[in-house]
Amino acid sequence: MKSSLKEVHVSEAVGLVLAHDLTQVLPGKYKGPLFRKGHVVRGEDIDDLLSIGKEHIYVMDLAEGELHENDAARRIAAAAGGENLRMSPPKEGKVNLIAKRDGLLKVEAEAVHGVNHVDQAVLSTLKTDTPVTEGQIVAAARVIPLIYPESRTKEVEAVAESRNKPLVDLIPYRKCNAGVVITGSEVYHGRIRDKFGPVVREKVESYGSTVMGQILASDDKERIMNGIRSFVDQGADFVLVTGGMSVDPDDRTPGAITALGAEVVSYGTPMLPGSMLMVAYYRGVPVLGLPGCVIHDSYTSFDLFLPRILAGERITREEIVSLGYGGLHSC
Ligand SMILES: Nc1nc2c(c(=O)[nH]1)N[C@H]1C(S)=C(S)[C@@H](COP(=O)(O)OP(=O)(O)OC[C@H]3O[C@@H](n4cnc5c(N)ncnc54)[C@H](O)[C@@H]3O)O[C@H]1N2
Ligand code: MOO
Repeated sequence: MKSSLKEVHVSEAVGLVLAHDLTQVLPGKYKGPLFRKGHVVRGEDIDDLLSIGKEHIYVMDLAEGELHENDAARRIAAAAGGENLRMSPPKEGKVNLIAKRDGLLKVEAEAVHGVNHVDQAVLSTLKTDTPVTEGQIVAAARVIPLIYPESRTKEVEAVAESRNKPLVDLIPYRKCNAGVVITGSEVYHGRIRDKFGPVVREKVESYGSTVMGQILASDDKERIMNGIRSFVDQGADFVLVTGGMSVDPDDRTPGAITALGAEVVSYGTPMLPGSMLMVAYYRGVPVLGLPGCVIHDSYTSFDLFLPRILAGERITREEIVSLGYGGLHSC
């Protein structure tokens, strides 16, 4: 059998079955299906069909080896998505992949390019390492024509199968305990009130983790070292050390982290704000030196690294180096 796609004038369409969703756009108010695939056209629908510019509808018979756009989109989404994502029902030929829980999104960019190389297949995703929340749409699949050759859907599936991991998935966050060392003699001696602690606590807790304790340290290398050491001894999953990250003689944080013998991945991150941030590992535990900008800038390099650490990923020098390209957010 050969597929047939017959055009029928709406005035003769009463009783016929719609072959695909028909979209209405009311600027600023609504964009979505006015009628869904499978709807049986009634006499009273004709004016509505004409009002969205449909003088004809399709009546469709699929041949062997052909897929309706909805089924092709479902197959692409199923091939791409991992176990922590679910599929939406098709709407206007599009199937979304939706986060089942909060986590760090992982996207195999090269494989996504591979899917989009298949003629008229579309897989559109958020960028890898985006923190996502339960219910968030992280990717969408569709095909361009209404009838799509199954052979091309199989090409997409072959791209996905050639990888040993899903093209799109998320890593759920661990429940971590964070130690916080607030540096700065002005805070330690009570000259000003601590503003750093509440900011980092809110960020840590927003991912479902806990601040196990917060201590104040004057601008003294030994005190800062003791603070970090004691949190690691108590089993902290990571330690945040705030302030004292720049070039003044009283900025002791990088020196303290280094003097502990921590492995310093980088002092300096080519992203603004957050360029003075330090990433280190002390006895395998991540230690971040957070610059003053984290107090007042809502998005800094800290917001990039925190979800990575909570997902259990190790931050490498190569990644940090690559953050400069596109890393100018504000300064
Ligand atoms: N000459 C240079 N100046 C600065 C540089 C530089 O490279 N050369 N870098 C700038 C960047 S970027 C940043 S970010 C800040 C980083 O500063 P620090 O991490 O050293 O921050 P502090 O000097 O400790 O404090 C800055 C400011 O914030 C107040 N502060 C610090 N901690 C607290 C706290 N817990 N609660 C309330 N307020 C706090 C502190 O009193 C200072 O007023 O350096 C730029 N400058
Ligand atoms: O560490 Mo700073 O943020 O670049 O202002």
